[in-house]
Amino acid sequence: MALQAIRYERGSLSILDQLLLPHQSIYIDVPDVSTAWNAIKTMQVRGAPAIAIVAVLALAVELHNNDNASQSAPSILTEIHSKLDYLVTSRPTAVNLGDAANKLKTLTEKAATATESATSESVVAAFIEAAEHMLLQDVEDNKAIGRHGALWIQNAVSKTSDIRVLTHCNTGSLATASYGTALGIIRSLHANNSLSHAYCTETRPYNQGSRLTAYELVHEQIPATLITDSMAASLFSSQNIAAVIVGADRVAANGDTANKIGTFQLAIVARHFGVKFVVAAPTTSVDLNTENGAGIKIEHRPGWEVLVVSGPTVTNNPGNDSSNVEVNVHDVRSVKQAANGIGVFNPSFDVTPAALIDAIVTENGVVEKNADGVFPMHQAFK
Ligand SMILES: CSC[C@H]1O[C@H](OP(=O)(O)O)[C@H](O)[C@@H]1O
Repeated sequence: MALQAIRYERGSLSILDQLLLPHQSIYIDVPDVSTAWNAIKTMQVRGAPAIAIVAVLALAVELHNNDNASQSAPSILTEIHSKLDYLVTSRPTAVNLGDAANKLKTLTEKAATATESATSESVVAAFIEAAEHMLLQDVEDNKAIGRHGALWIQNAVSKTSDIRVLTHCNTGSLATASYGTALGIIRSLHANNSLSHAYCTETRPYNQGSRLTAYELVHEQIPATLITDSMAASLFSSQNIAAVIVGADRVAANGDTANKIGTFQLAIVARHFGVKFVVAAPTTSVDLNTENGAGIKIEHRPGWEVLVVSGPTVTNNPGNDSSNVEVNVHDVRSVKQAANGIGVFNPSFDVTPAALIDAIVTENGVVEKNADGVFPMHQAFK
């Protein structure tokens, strides 16, 4: 069964606490907007599409369970808009939540003003239906990204088998409504019997690659190997890697792409070795209002995330096979690794220049550079 980060039915939302994975699968209730804001901020839920969906569904649940009947349509409209604005402040770099908020503001504005008979209940109903549709649409979009991306890579490297890829960050079922973006392409390559091996990086913050991506690859029985973020050049020089496939938190109008910290250096290394560099993202991650990467706000996280690691203790000595150890989930400890007094630089994201990207894969298809070496983003995403 596929991993499910988000469980929703009308009036009820729970999320898999991603800070506890891979050792514990515990769902937490998200009954309201403030719980959602905290879950997003603390990374209990993460991944640009998943963040957006959890945020809007939390508001849908709150609205469904509150008694709004006595409110006027303009009053509930103001409340919805201000709660959306608040949710958008949780994390700044990914555009998906802002995009979802803008779409829902427009939709509820129309619902509140379209007819004189509009009520708070009709506005709330329109909001809930649209938020629920976003959950379903994301799954379809990811499957389409998977199909388009797998085909593009097969054509680009003229191979339909024995394809090896590297992915960075966490872009699978846990980061989306289901299936995944970059991991969705890997899933499609695997389903087509085209994939021989997937490599994943550890990826800061919180080593989401080794905790979440690795967990999903093992769960899906996709042949996979973990590397540290500093091993990419070594990997490329020793293995025949066809492509690096990454997700995106925001793709600017020129194709510059903000994604998890370390993506930029992977793109540089990939270019050195002639390895294809593929960005996979739904159109909700494309931000035509931001001209280029310089306009993307990069989130910086607390320094202690670099200084300290936390996790369950292990109770046996792994010997030579360190991939499986007994884990004591009831004894979670934090360990300080770095020297006291050292400063920390901890941006969560970086921006990969469009020049280093070969293809941008969305649910609508693959965008490649034109003869001038430019991604025709405005044409592709009118
Ligand atoms: C399909 S996930 C896109 C994107 O979201 C991740 O960010 P975070 O885990 O910090 O929320 C990551 O950068 C992924 O590539």
